[in-house]
Order: sequence, then C-alpha cells, then structure tokens
Amino acid sequence: MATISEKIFSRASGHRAEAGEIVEAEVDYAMSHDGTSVLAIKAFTEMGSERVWDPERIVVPFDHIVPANNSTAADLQRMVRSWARDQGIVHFFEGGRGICHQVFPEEGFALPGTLLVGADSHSCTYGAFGAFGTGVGATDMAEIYSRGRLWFKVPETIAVRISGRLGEMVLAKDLTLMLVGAIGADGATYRALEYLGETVESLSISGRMTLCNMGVEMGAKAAIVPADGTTEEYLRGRARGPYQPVRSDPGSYDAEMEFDVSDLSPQVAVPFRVDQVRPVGDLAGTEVDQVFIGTCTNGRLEDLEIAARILKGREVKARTLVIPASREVLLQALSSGVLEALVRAGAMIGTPGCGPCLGAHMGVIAEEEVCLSTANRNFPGRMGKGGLVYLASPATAAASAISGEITDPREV
Ligand SMILES: CC(C)[C@H](C(=O)O)[C@@H](O)C(=O)O
Ligand code: SF4
Repeated sequence: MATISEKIFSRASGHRAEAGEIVEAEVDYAMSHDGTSVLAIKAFTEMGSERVWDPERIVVPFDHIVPANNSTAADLQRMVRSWARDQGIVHFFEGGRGICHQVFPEEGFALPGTLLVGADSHSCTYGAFGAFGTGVGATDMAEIYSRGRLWFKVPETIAVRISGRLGEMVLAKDLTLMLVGAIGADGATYRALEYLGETVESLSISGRMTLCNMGVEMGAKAAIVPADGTTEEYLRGRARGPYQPVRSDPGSYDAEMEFDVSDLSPQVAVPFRVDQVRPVGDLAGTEVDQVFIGTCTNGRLEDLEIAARILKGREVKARTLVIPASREVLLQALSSGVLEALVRAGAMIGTPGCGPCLGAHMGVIAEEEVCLSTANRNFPGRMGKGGLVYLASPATAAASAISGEITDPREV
C-alpha cells in the first residue's frame, strides 16, 4: 500500500520509500528563475562545482522582475543569462515568456508521476498534473544543479475529498481559499495534500493549478491531483517525454478530510494571513485602490476570460492591472477579444511575469492602500510597505474593479 508521493519517491530513489523516511532521490526536472538562480549559482560556485548535471533538465524562466527595473536587477540577470549560456542550459526562457509555474507546464515539463523541484515555494503547482512538485532553497538547488539528486523526507499524505457543484461565479480560487481557511496556514506542514472527489475531477487544468498552487500556504510539501483524462488532454502534444501516472492505494493515507462546496460563496482572505478567510459578503463595501488580476495562482486564460466577461462594456473605478501568466495566455487573450474588453474597460496590461505580486515592481501599492489581488499571499508588505492585500478570485476582482469596493461577483 502506497500513496502517490511514496510511489514517486520509490521510483526516484530506487528503493521502496515510505512516509517518514529520508531518501536520496533523482530529480526529473529542476527549475530556478531570475530571482533564485542568482543565489543558486553563487552556492553552486562556492561548492566548487563546475558543470551542471544535465543541461537539458534545468529549466530557467525569467519572470520575477521582467523587464529589469533597475541596474542591479539588470546586472544580476545578465550574470544568470551568461551562466546559463556557459552551462549550455537548453531550456532558458527570456523575460516575457511568462511566470515559471505557468511556463514549466506549458512547455511540457510537468508530467504525471515525476519528481519536480523548483527554487520557488509555489513549485507545488505542478501537482496539478499528478507530479510531486516541491520548492527548495538556493543551496538545495545548487546541489541539484551539480548532481541532480537531493535528500527528501517522504511526506505523509492527507486525502482531501471534495464534493458538490460550485455555484455560478464561484471559482476554483474560492474553493482553494475556503480550504486554506479551514486547514490553516500550518495545517498541512510537511504533508502532501491529495485532492480527490467529483469537484476536483470536474476542475479544468487551470482550476487544478490554482488549487495546487496554494498548497504551500498550508505548509504542504506537495499538493497533488491524480492525473486523469483532463491531464492527458492538456499534455497531448506538450509532454516532453513518456510518463507513467501513479495513484494512491486505498487506505494508504495518513488522514482524510471531506468538504462539500455546494453552498460555497465567493471567498476573500483578509490581511495579513492567507488563512483569515471570509465570505465576500462580510467584506462588501471595503474600498479598493487597486485590483490586480494575474500571478501563478490566477493569471491564466480562464481567469482573464471571466474577468473580461464581467468587465466587457463597463468602466473600472479602481485602477486595474491585468498581467497574463504567460505569452501563450497573452496571445490567446489577444485573439479571443478578451484583452480588448479588458483594455476598453480601463485595465492596464503588463508584461507576462510576476508583476507586483511580491512587491518588486510594476504596480507596487502605497502605504495603507488596498489591493484586491488574485495572488496567493497577503503578508505585511507583500505588495509594498504598509499596503493591504486582500486575496480573491478573478471574478470577485473584476466585480470589485467596477465598483471600487469589494463586491460579490454574483451581484454585478
Ligand atoms: C522569490 C521567490 C523565492 C518567492 C517564492 O519562493 O515563493 C516568490 O516567488 C514568492 O512568491 O514569494
Ligand atoms: S506570481 Fe507571485 S507567487 Fe507566483 S512565483 Fe511569481 S512572485 Fe511567486
């Protein structure tokens, strides 16, 4: 009897791996971006390493500060580019291609049954494809650059079963925020979350990515949706190679939880905790200075589409920033008319990337300003010193953009 995580670590370590055990495992693909590559390269060099283990299995997308906002960022980015060139890194993605967690799956690296490690906490997003995706720090990444292997503690798994049909204008993000509120910011520390049940099965890849993306906000090492037909369909023509999906054996879980989302309303996480989650109705009327639709949580086509549906033919009152998660998303939004509807409504459009998500550039807010964001974190100072970040779905964000205050998307 074994869980998905145990099966993945068994294959990657070459022996039967059980939860609680520490194993050395071989990584299938590694990822580091413009931000964390800087530190990982420094550690790699300090370790005395000269060549990377496999230039085809290290993926480097530029996304956190693109285009560079000052000469320090430009210098560091030049250093990473030239290191990648010297090492012969094959999968280097220049700024504008998109957010690492969006580009990585789009390019077919996120495959069922694989072990994927990123130097970024939201690498748990790859669990949406039935993979074990996890984030590590720069020194661990340097070790992977060098040897392609790392020590891992095989996590116990909490099965989270979700039933019920999501209502009109109630999205995967609302389901995700509800779970973060219920499980808590440290409720899944060092566990793997496995999402099951009819509601999860009915989610699109985009919705599954939103769900898995916030796994780390509950402390989880990984958040996994078992691969199925929806996964296969997405991977057709994208997958980088053959893959072997794995499933958990019944009864292999450490704990099980159940939720019914039939009556769920749109949810909002209030500053400064991701698990301080309330129904949108409780916050209706809270004034909003800026609305931000984007990030690795909610910057995909589906997210922009729902926002455009709400904003079409209307005018935003709060300043509104839309940043597509990738060039692929931007192009689709362009050809489908989604982008035009957003621009006509008064939205600013940014270069695909992280944008102001972590307060670095392109939409940082002022002290005491309120931003309603579709991102995954609302810690103090996250989008600018003294600013307040509320987290919600793209539908709630669009509805609130029109009125300039937090608004239930079912009421516009
Ligand atoms: C910059 C990076 C290390 C960080 C992370 O790991 O999550 C960022 O992406 C974030 O969302 O805060
Ligand atoms: S969009 Fe935000 S949460 Fe996602 S990787 Fe970028 S900074 Fe981190």
